[in-house]
Amino acid sequence: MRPFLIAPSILSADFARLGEDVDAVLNAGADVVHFDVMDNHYVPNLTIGPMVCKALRDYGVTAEIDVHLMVKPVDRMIVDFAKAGASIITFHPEATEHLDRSLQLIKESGCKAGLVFNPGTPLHCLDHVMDKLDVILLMSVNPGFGGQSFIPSTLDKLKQVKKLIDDSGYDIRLQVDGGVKVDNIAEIAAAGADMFVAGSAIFNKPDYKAVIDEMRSELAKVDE
Ligand SMILES: O=C(CO)[C@@H](O)[C@H](O)COP(=O)(O)O
Ligand SMILES: [Fe+2]
Repeated sequence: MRPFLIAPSILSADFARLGEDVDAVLNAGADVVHFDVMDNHYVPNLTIGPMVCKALRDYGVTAEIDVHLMVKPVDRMIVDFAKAGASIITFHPEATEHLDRSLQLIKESGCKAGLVFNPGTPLHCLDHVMDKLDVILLMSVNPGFGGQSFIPSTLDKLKQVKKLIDDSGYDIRLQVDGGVKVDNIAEIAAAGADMFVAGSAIFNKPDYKAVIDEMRSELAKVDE
């Protein structure tokens, strides 16, 4: 079993002092920076683009940057984010006309690739692309906003995807995003997730280290 990874979503960070806030959360023990990109088209919100990713790299952030694309179409943003320093790029299957081509583009750009499934999106498009995936991300809220509540049916979906990954034999991370908190992270891990995105649960608290430590001690209770 791979080590659990905690990936704070900077959607809930202080955008006016983003570099400092990202440094603070990494110094508090976060593993990966989750970077939410919204286009007011695929989702009803508008956030940040490749220039901000590059700015974080120029500021000195060396941790993996996990770019969650909630944009349509995706291909141009894949290329731009790879150039801007992204480490992982994930996108929603509904947002591209050519799933396999978009995944190949991510790999050719030197990044890890992932697909994201909304709560109501079926999983069948995984059938033919498992060999191209480094990450499968299950949304546990509908995408577009931080601070929403975890949708409980995600737990069953996680179990289903965990089995698909185990049966495939590929080394694929199972990420969950939306409403992840100290009090539900253990249950989510027990269902199969190994990478946890949490925005409001971390950034809305004054002591990031205290929250991340509490998350890790909850995770330590889970049988891997
Ligand atoms: O992709 C998204 C929302 O679309 C997320 O990454 C959120 O930013 C998670 O926020 P919390 O639910 O943890 O506050
Ligand atoms: Fe996200």
